[in-house]
Amino acid sequence: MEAPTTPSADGDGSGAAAAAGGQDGGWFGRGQTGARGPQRPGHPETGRSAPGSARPAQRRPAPAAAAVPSATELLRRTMAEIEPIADRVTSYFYALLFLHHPGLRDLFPAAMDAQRDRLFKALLTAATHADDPVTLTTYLTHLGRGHRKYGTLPQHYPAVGEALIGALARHAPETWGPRTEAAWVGAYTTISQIMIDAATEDELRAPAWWQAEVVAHVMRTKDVAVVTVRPDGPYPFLAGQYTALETPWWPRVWRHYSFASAPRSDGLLSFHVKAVPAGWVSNALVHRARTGDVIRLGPPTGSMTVDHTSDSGLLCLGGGTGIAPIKALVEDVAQHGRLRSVDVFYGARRDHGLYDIDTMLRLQQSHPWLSVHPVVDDGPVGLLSGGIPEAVREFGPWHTYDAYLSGPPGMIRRSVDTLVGIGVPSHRIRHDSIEELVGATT
Ligand SMILES: NC(=O)C1=CN([C@@H]2O[C@H](COP(=O)(O)OP(=O)(O)OC[C@H]3O[C@@H](n4cnc5c(N)ncnc54)[C@H](O)[C@@H]3O)[C@@H](O)[C@H]2O)C=CC1
Repeated sequence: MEAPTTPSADGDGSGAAAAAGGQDGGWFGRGQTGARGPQRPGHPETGRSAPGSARPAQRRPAPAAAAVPSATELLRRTMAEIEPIADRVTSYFYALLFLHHPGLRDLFPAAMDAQRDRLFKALLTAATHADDPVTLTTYLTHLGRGHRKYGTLPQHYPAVGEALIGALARHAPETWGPRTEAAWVGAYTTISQIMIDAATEDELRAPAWWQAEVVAHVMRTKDVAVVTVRPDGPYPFLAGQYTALETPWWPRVWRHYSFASAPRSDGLLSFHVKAVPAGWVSNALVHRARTGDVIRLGPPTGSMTVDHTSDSGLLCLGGGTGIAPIKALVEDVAQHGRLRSVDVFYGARRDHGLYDIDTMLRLQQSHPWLSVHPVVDDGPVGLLSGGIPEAVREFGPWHTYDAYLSGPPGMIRRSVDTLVGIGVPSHRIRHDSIEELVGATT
């Protein structure tokens, strides 16, 4: 299992059931920790008051349909109840997991810090899509594959399910009851089965991880390095995707980085890494890694890729090291040789933060279809200033373009709002999961 990462990405997972799917009720083994909470007066599972309640049920004729909430509705009610105390529930979930299954502790990093809640969050994310099989399957397939690198095995899933149910039952007393528990067991059985199937299928065609030797390490600013590695085997990926990296100095701590180039004939991969305060992986990659060091790579993932059957223009916004996948996308368009207009807005807080501007301007010189617009927050004369979303507004119209957004979560959120506000249909706007980005910077 793992110490997942984020939603769109590798979260984490868990699961159990596989083995269990459909089993006859016994698949949580000893668990079911406290799953049965007492029914309360006016309990939302039934809409009826319990005997002795101050509000006798007979006074309120229950509308037949409303009295039986769907499983999805029961899941939603639990999540609404735990939302304000999510931290406490998360801590309890891991405490239960490690208390009852101490052997699983080794699958997680020594210090769980920011990663602590990823597994739990991923489970809840999956449950929120319980009534959307396509989204659920896509998300969990990715999650199941991504979990292979953590050493997750099918037999780990029941333990996670047990802890999940135990944590929810304890912290959602207002909404918990037998039907809610059954809804969660059903959801988790589905979740874990999809993840296990995806992992099993993936085993037939790809390793759980790749080792990769650092072959170049170039500092671009005092805290940004371009790290180039050679994987120990074929590593198929698409421009615009990202992967998880683990360094030898922080075992089991994985962080996401986008590929900074389209696939190359020599098989090398590059990443732009910025060392951030308290960033274990980023500081190790920037300040400690040297040529010859060997890191581990998870599988490629992400859907911020180019549809080469379309001739639509590309509007690309890259903030800070978010320029990395944008550069890969530009190279990808160039390799496919279709004439389509590409506009890149490359933003930094100050002009020296545009560490890859020379590369981008060289690409612009080679490709007449490419326009690069440098944007600096308080820009010197001659550069766009005031922020990426503001700069984008000054150009356009963009409503026929496909938009690709890469950078800090705040930039992505504001850029999405701006683009939608100026008429870009939301289905044309692509970016990696913001939740995943939030956890990616360390
Ligand atoms: N696939 C992706 O989306 C990738 C995302 N990243 C993320 O990009 C970030 C890069 O960090 P830094 O270089 O330190 O970026 P930064 O904090 O220096 O900001 C870079 C640019 O984004 C803009 N920006 C930042 N916050 C904003 C907000 N709230 N609203 C509007 N614009 C905003 C800044 O004005 C600047 O132009 C990291 O969070 C990293 O995880 C990096 C690589 C790939």
